[in-house]
Amino acid sequence: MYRILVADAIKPEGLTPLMDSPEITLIQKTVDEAADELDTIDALLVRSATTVTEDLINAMPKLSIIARAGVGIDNIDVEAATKRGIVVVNAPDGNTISTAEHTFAMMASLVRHIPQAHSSVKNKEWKRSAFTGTELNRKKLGIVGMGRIGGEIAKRAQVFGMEVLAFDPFLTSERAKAMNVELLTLDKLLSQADIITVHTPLTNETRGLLNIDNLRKCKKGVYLLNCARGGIIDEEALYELILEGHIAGAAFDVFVEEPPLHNKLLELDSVIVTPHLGASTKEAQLNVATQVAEEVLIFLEGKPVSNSINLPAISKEMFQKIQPYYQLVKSMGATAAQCMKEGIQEISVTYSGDATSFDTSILTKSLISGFFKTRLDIPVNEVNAMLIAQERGVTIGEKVASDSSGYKNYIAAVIKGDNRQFEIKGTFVANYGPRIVSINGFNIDFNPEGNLLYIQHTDRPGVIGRVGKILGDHEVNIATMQVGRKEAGGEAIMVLSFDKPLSNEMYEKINNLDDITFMYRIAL
Ligand SMILES: NC(=O)c1ccc[n+]([C@@H]2O[C@H](COP(=O)([O-])OP(=O)(O)OC[C@H]3O[C@@H](n4cnc5c(N)ncnc54)[C@H](O)[C@@H]3O)[C@@H](O)[C@H]2O)c1
Ligand SMILES: O=C(O)[C@H](O)COP(=O)(O)O
Repeated sequence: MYRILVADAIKPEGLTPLMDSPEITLIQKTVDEAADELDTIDALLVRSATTVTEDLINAMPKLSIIARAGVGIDNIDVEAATKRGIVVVNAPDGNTISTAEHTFAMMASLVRHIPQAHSSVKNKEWKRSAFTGTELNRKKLGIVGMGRIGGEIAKRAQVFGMEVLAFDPFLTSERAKAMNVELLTLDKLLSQADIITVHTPLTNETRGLLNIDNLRKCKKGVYLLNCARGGIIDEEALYELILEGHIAGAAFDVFVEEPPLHNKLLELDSVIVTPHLGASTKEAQLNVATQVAEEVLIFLEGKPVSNSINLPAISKEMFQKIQPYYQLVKSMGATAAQCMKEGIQEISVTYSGDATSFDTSILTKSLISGFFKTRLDIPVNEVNAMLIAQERGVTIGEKVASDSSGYKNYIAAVIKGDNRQFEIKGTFVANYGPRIVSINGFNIDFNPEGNLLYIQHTDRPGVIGRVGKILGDHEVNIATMQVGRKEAGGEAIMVLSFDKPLSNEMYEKINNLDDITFMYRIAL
């Protein structure tokens, strides 16, 4: 049974898949209202109103996923979530059109003074010349941040006869050409645009991107819009330059402080504002609620999500391809960890055959999480696996090889420890399942599952029989047994599986036999 806290106003119709699940209880309360039950919460759903701090995350020990019903994740401490192995997902395109349309409505309102004229008429005035506006036609629109929303605004602006200038360090010139926009440096955009609108996320790089110095580079009489995040345009600097007459006016949907109770921009007639309404349409709210509900459901079913902020994106089709290898690599990591009781320096994974036909980084993360999960008593998964390795100074390598040793797919991991290295190789056989096919150069073939005993011994008649006799005498049932060796009379291995974990007594008895070099219990 999972308990999901819906902490902000998320459209109930979109949450139907969660409401319909008998495995899920939805709790629709703010974080404060739910203070007494935070320790029972498995998943948290928010919009921008709830700030998900490290303290809040730590107050929810069972939390495994945070879903943002919208785009911006600046209200979520993603780093703290990642450290805890909590997946963060958002709904990246559900509100794109609504926000683009809102920005466009704000731009038209700004240059035609519609809010001011509206209030004036409602006050029984009729001041036509006071509200003379400016056409959008043939004006240069500067878009800072040419992503999903920026791109939709560009299309609409072109239909209105505007020339579009763009600044986005991640936009290629080919893409800019395809969008029919002129890709410029920020300085050039600022000096040429008649109207500037920002559509970047709020990050350390974009906070104050349009500060006093940059705003002074704008043409006199420029209009500015911020329907992205409060703080990308410096509010104090804008206030000053509007008073100076350098900037003609501004339209803001978002503010550094929301609601903007102490914001001087609100005192200016030439500034028009809305209360963070970009995504507030029936359509966008249904889209984002549905998207996050589906993601949370998929995640709770143990499948990889598509729109994770702290995991590589995987489509449903890609998941079908990757799924067979998922458990294989996790158990390879866990097997290696239980056969190496020493500090490690490096884990390198090589993929070959069919296992190279997709982005393997998620598999490497899965292998590493399988490794560290058995060693640490903190939650370890694909989200924080790399971070955990990095914090422990373990180097991670990933490569592709053309030789798949005759298997259709083949994954090999080498773990370098302080004193020795451990090599494990596996494959997935259709209609059969995951198989470990080699350990430390010994060919073998076993299903990496359940309670296993790995024994390395001298290849001599009677060893297998003596192991079997001890177990038989104590009525321990051997479920499966696989043996492997490199050469007759040399070193050999056996891997046994049991229905129950092997007791310490049994382990000691077998370990004391002659000819046993070393052995490990493995729980998978
Ligand atoms: N007002 C609202 O209600 C509302 C609604 C949706 C989104 N938003 C905000 O709009 C932002 C953009 O949304 P999107 O869906 O278009 O995101 P997106 O990721 O598709 O686009 C963001 C673009 O910004 C660019 N960028 C990043 N850093 C930059 C920098 N330093 N300078 C210039 N460009 C930079 C990226 O390359 C990307 O192309 C969101 O992060 C969110 O904060 C606001
Ligand atoms: O980032 C977003 O998606 C928007 O800012 C919308 O935020 P909201 O969900 O609080 O309306």
